[in-house]
Parts: sequence; C-alpha cells; structure tokens
Amino acid sequence: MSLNVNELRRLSDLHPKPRAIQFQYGTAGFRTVASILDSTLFRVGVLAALRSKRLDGKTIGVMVTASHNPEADNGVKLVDPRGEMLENAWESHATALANAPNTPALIEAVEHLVKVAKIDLNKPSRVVYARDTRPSGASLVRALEDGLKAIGAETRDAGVTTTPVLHYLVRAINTKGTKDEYGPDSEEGYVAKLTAAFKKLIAGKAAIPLLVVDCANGVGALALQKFIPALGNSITLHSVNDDISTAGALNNACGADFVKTQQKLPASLESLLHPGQRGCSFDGDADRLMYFYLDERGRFRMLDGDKIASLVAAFIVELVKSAGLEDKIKVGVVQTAYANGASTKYLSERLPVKCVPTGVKHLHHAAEHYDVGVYFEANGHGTVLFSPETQQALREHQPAIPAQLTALTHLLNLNDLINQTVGDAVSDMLLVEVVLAHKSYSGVEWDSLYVDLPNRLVKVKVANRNVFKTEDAERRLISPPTLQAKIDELVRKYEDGRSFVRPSGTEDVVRVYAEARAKSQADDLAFRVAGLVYDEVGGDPGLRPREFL
Ligand SMILES: CC(=O)N[C@H]1[C@@H](OP(=O)(O)O)O[C@H](CO)[C@@H](O)[C@@H]1O
Ligand SMILES: [Mg+2]
Repeated sequence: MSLNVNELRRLSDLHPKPRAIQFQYGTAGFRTVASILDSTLFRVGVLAALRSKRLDGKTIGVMVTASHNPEADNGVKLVDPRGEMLENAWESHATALANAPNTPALIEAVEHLVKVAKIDLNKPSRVVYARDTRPSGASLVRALEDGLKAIGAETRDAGVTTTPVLHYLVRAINTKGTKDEYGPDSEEGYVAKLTAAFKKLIAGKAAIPLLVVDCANGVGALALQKFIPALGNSITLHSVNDDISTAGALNNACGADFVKTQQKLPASLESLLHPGQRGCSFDGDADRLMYFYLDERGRFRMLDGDKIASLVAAFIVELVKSAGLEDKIKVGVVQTAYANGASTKYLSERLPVKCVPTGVKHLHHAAEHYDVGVYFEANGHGTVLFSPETQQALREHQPAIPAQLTALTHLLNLNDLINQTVGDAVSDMLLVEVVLAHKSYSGVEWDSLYVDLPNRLVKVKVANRNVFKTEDAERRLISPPTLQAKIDELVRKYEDGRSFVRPSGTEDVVRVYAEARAKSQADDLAFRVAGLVYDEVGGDPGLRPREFL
C-alpha cells in the first residue's frame, strides 16, 4: 500500500496553513490561539495515523485541549500506546509537518517521514481522540478527523472528556485481553475501576467531611457528575465552578492554575468554605489538582503538588513497611526545581528524591526508575507509578501476619485507584482523601508536615529566550555566560535563599523563581534576579518593569 497522495492533497487543501506562523510541539504539545490551529490539527491527524502504523497498529491518542489557558486558546497533544506522552523524536516530526508551508510541502514532508521513520504503510492504523469543553474544540476535531481520514486510520471518538481519561483509554485499549489489562476501555469502566478501589480503601474509616471541588468551569465538571453517583455515600463532593456553557467562564478566576499562581481562594468559593474546611481545584482539562483549606482564623492555606507528593509518598512508604516489603520495594520521589525547598528537605530525609527538568515527560520517565515512583510538579500535576515488577511482587507476596495482609490489600487497591498514565485530578483527589482518612488528618495536620518557604515566580519578557541555556535539571544557567555567577552572588545574601532562571517551554518568556526565609525576601530576590536577566540581554531601559530591582 502506498500513500493516497490525491486524498491527502484534497483534504490538506481544505486546511491551509496560516502564513508567517511557526508552530512548535513543546512540553504541552501545540498550544496557541484556537483560530490559527486548523491546519495543525489536520496535520496532527496525519501524524497520529502514521505513528500508529509505525507501532504496528497500536492505538495512539490525540487530546484537543489547552488546559488552564484562556478559553480562546486551544491545543493538541499526542498520547503514545501505554498512555504516556509522545516519544521525544516524534516531537520534531510533529513540528516539521505543522510548519510545511503548503500542501505540496506537506506531502513531501509526509513522504520524508515515512522514509526516515521506516513506516510500513500496509500496517493498520488506530487512533482514539477526545477534546475538552472549549467552544473551538468541535471544529478542530473535524480538522483532526480529516487528517486521520487522509491516511485511512480506524478512529474512535471519545467525545468531550478529561485529558487523563483519554490517556487511560489509550492504555486500556492497547492492553485489552492481555495479562496487563489496564481496565475496561470505556469512561464508565474508568469510573467504576477508580470508585471500587476508593470504596475498598476507605471501608471502616470515619465518615469523610464534605469536600468542595472547584472544576474551573471545565471538563472536570462533567467527570465529577459521573463520579458523584458512582461514589454514593462514600464521600460527599460539592461541585462548584461547574458551568461549562457560559462563554468566557473556563479557567476564569478559578481552577488549579489560578489558585497556584495567585496563591488565593477563587472568589466564587469564599462564601462556601468555612474555617477548617478543605477544598480543591482542578485545572481546565482536569489533569492538575490543588488543595487548600481555611485555618481557624479563616486564612487561606494552599496545599500544592509538593504537599500532595509528601503526603502520598510517606503513606506508601508506611504501607510497604507494614506489608513486610521494605526490602523488595523502594519508593522514590521525582520533583522539578520549582518544588518548594522545604518539601525537598522533608522528603530527602525520608526517601530518595530526584530533580529533573520541567515537564511531565521528564518526571514520568524518572519515576519509572523506582519500584514505586511518586512524582508531582508543584503546580499539582502528578501521579504514582508502580513498576511491573512491583505489581507482580504485590500479587505474589504471602503475608506472614494479618496486619501485613491489610497493608498489602491497601497497596493493591492504590494500584487500581491511581491513574498511572498521567496526572489525574479526580484520581489524585480520591488518593488524597484516602490518605487523609487513614491518617485522620484535616488540612491542618497535613499542612504541618513541613512549612513552605515563601516564594515568588516572575516572568521576564526578552527578545530571544533561546539564549538562556541551563544545566543541572534547570537549576543553573550556562548561557548567557556570566549571569549565573551574578545570581549566585545575590542569592548568598538571603537566608535560605534559592533562585533559578529558565526559558519557559510553553510561553515566550523567561521564568525567574526565588524562595527565601521571609516573603518580602523572596519577592526582593525574585525581582532583583529578574532585573539582572532583563539588563543582561539588553532589555529596553524605557520598558523595564518598575518592580524589577
Ligand atoms: C513553572 C510552571 O508551572 N511551569 C509549567 C509550564 O511550563 P513552562 O516550561 O514553565 O512554561 O507548563 C508546563 C506544561 O503544562 C508544566 O509542566 C510546567 O510545570
Ligand atoms: Mg492541564
């Protein structure tokens, strides 16, 4: 079988690439204003279909979402057969196809890809796709479908659903009928799998206090509607910001990204949350989770991804020990440079901790090296991975005493509760609730595991962010050459000071992070480093932000 060039040409002509725009497949796939993404979606359809052929017809996933970005944006990400992010080498193939200036150039790029990636066009091609609630999603999905059709892929439309459900489906479809079957390959099956595990894990525990859930007015609201009846009276979830039909509501002054970056409660929750009560926020595609509570004086306290990692990792370590498996199963944690220094200290005193560059794929891959790998970005994206050997060890372990059996059963149920393909706000929320129920913790006790160091994140707009190059998991700059020494000199002046600079992978900015013993010091350090960055690359003195010191 060869490429149906006529069909590819005919369909590609329906989706011309806007001129003078360069697309790049980055950490979040392609993501930009929705109105310029039509050709990109078409080409991603072509690429996904070809990738499936390259992998002998294994099902590839495509998710149409722009997560926490404003409603007018959209984006698209590919999901590899085990439910993980697209393999690195194919990111540049995606970029190459997206940037072919016209149909003839696209055909040439596709033919080139078939050759260099050794794609056997006779192989079958299978793709499952889904989208979030964005108004632009439906028409972008039609462009994607044209791309899939151009290569003749078998398709499955998973409809409007969360990013983690799509990742789950990909793995479930590809493992169906094998010994590694991940679960039923439907959204109902996913809800049933997680719900059953949750109910077993909290059986016999005291009733869980009501949990307020901020759905960011996004697709997480739909997911929650499916979970609430399935969970029955095991937990009471009060869903807010679940309006998916009002234009402009998505991610607007609510959701996990708002909570993390503003470090405050969405105004829409102010009258709902009482002192002592906890709540949580999903992001726009429900793959991130932030917790929070109001203390006895009604002050907002945030429990971010680092706090979730600490809570969960410590719990799993305890269970492994109680099950009598501490010699066989080693638990480790993966973080990025954005992890609060206090969390790194707390965790390092208890278990191995590794720091990797920003982006879920780096965390996920590093976590695969542990028997049980816990990874969370500070922004609330993360999960826990049980290696295949660990899963087998759990299944085969013969407990010596009843207490070991109880702990072992909990571990097996956690293995089912956790969506191990990708960060999953609903799965992670249920996981947190399990740990809180087992430890009889309220937000206060959880929060007191360690005290966050005050921190500040600042964006610096520069002419060319590509001149910023880093090493040591992005914690140090190697270019521009003399800047790191200047940062080091500054940082030394602050108690518990730490600061690093890296180019964003998703926005055209350079990010500056700083932390220090006191909030005013963290702010001061961040703005001084931002000033250094701005001046170093010859930023226009007239446009220098006033807060930069
Ligand atoms: C400081 C920060 O939160 N950075 C985010 C952001 O990456 P940047 O490369 O910093 O733009 O988006 C990524 C994708 O969603 C996410 O993985 C990461 O944590
Ligand atoms: Mg997201």
